[in-house]
Amino acid sequence: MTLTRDEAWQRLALHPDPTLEQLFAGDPDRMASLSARLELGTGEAEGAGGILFDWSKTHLTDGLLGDFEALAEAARFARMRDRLFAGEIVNPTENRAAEHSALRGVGRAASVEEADALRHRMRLLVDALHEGVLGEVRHLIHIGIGGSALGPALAVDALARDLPLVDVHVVSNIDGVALEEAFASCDPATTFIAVASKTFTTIETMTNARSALTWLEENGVTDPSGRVIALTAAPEKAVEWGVDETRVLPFAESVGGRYSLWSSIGFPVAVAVGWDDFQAMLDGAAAVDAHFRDTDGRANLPLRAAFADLFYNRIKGAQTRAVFAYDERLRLLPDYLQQLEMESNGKRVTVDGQPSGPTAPITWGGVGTDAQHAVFQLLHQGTHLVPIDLIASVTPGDVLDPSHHEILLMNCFAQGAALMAGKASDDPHRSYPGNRPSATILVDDLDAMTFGALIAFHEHRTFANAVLMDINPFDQFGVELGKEIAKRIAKGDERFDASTEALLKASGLA
Ligand SMILES: O=P(O)(O)OC[C@H]1O[C@H](O)[C@H](O)[C@@H](O)[C@@H]1O
Repeated sequence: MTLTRDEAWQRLALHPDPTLEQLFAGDPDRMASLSARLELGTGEAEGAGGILFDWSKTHLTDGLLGDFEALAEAARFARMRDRLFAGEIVNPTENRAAEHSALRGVGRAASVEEADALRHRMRLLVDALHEGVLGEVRHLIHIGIGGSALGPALAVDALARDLPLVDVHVVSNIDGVALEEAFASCDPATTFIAVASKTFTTIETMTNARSALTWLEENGVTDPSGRVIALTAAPEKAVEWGVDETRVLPFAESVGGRYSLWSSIGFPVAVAVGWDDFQAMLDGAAAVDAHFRDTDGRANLPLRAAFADLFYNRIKGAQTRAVFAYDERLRLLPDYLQQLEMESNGKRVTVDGQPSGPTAPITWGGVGTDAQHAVFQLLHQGTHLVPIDLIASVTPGDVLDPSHHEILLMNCFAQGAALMAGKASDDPHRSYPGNRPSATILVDDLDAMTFGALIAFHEHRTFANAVLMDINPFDQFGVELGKEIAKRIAKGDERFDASTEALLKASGLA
């Protein structure tokens, strides 16, 4: 008999509360049963490597997994997932599909075909730029914000460290300091500007784009708009703004901003790493799409990750989750995941508009080992429950003495072990309670393909969390009110609260 959602949650709350040490002591096979490898190489890509996920140092048990599977059934997870991949309306508040997987070749046939055609167009422009058809291009300033910046910034930082084909700068902040920093490292004579905005109306992006054109003009470029490439789901707006149609790279409206790295928003990534690696990134994501679409229950790894997330978030009341990348190349990953997870699932109502239980925890994190010397004190001895993910690559990203990478990895694993085991002491200041959960994600080798897989894993994990919590992960109305008030302030014909008025006055704005 299928349980209702409420019954499934109630059952989950009734489980006993063993410590991690007790769980390991009671089950010698725990590592084998709670970990899994995701192989990315099939067919032509055989040997492409994979990713090991280890949830054995979380409190998940066979029984909990079974009850979470019952919750997934009660939440009609399989049906929602089918609807996602079929390009049906999964974002009812905006009456839209969410077709990011079609950009990777997995999804509704017509959408995949359209994405293929747009990708071909993008490729022609990327190749033209690399071949010098557009003149000498040494620098690309990519201007965008939110989903139009975080993915490109992360991917370029992760994948284009050794001699990028073109030097890419991602600028998001309206604070002119950000743009000036990019200007300082670019030669205007050989700089192109990518204006990335799904809507092509975002004030920060449009203001930065105008200033970039002014900078080109003031520095002797005779046709600054001839240097602009637009990446957008509103191509007509880009043309209206002055971008030549041949340099507008559109993407579908059904691709959400925070899921748009795979569309033309990924243009700077392809420009920096070359087309083959960009395609490999899509292929890695497509392998995860296929896994997520075709695998049921706990064997579905993004779904299993969501089980662990929800266990801590909903059953144990954790208010945050932290991600530590033991890999300098992934230092921007926490920023990226903050938008993906909090903008998707930081909602207070269910799909039907009813009050929900706790939704997305606060995502935070940092890079290992740096974070160990800064925030791990709280993880080991603080009072908050913080489930953490540790992410590392077996193969080093550097070519220095192997001791660098060995120390990096040993520290990563030592932290997971220490958080779990703790250490007793008569001195309360020196005692570690232990029993603190961590999951480890170990990539064979961080390359374009595994990187794409890692990001797609998190996208689907976020979706799975949303389905199990019964919320719509694809809208973001919460970001609108502040924008609206900023506009009303700019208009200048309205009074606000006393505090805001005083601040405006103190800054000379009123
Ligand atoms: O790509 P754009 O239309 O310029 O939007 C940029 C960003 O701004 C919005 O405020 C949303 O919060 C983000 O989801 C979006 O990615």
